[in-house]
Amino acid sequence: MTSDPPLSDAVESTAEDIASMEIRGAATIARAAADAIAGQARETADGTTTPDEFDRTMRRAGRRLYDTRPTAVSLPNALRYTLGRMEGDDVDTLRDSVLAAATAFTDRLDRAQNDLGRVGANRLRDGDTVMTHCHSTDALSCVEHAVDQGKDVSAIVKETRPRNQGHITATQLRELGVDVTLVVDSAARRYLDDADHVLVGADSIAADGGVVNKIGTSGLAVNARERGVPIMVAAQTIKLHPDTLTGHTVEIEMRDETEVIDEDDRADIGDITVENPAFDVTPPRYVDAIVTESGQFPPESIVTLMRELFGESADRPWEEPDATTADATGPTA
Ligand SMILES: O=C(COP(=O)(O)O)[C@H](O)[C@H](O)COP(=O)(O)O
Repeated sequence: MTSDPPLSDAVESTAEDIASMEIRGAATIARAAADAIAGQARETADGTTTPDEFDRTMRRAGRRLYDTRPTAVSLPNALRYTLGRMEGDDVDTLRDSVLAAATAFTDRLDRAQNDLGRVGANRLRDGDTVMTHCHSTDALSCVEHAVDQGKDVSAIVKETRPRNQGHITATQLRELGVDVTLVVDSAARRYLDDADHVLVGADSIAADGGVVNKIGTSGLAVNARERGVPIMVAAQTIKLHPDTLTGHTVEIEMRDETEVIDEDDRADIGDITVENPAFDVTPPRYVDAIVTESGQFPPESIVTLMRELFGESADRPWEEPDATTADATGPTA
């Protein structure tokens, strides 16, 4: 039996960069995955490949990307869009269908982020202060549109340990001319009195309206509710998790403990357990609005949009055609 040919550099390097978080954030991961699938399609259609081999290689590329990080559903949704539109009887037609789908997908990403930004900006008033957590391009789009509308917006930016994505948010908000106050995560409750909105993104949204986002989002939302500060989630519809329509839960990624404590410090402390969950689930009752490119929704009604977009179940085109339905279950917060 001959072994499978290596996957393209585009797929291998993208998969490594997603796993190591060189490429991170749900929308950015989705775009990189679609580009990598296009790169694989170009490389595989080299004139010697049969249609069956092309199909098999593309699915293998999808699996390689799928296996990198489990929580952001934008990644499998990017694979659904690009591989799900692969069609044709010859290799050139198959390749062209994948390339067209990858281009359409990335165009949709740009449009969706722009459209949801306009919706989110309508919730922000002149003089408002937002509190952010992690780094979300969807959330930043809302601020950018508000600034473009001439509104003066300030931000309290949570650092977001252990990876400090708050530093990226602070940099990009400064580029927009927004006044930024950076705070450590544990100071959030103290500064909520100065905030008019909590504004976060999402990695996945479940059918019940639960929002899966960077670890610490749920605690922030509970504190914000107690303080009466509305919680707005900016999330384009590729963040809707279709497997949750059929009762599956969203797997929460556990990352390496060295992100939390270096090996020397850990050795000094002695025998301890270190846990490093990357995401948590904010129950829908703590979310005031989910802002998408199709308008804003109370979390409880997001399921209607999810059914419209995905039907009752979602394909898994990165799997072998005869594979039985794999599960998307795993530990949930
Ligand atoms: O939780 C994170 C990123 O986590 P990580 O840094 O672990 O990838 C972001 O809030 C969402 O992915 C949304 O981002 P966007 O709006 O850009 O899709």
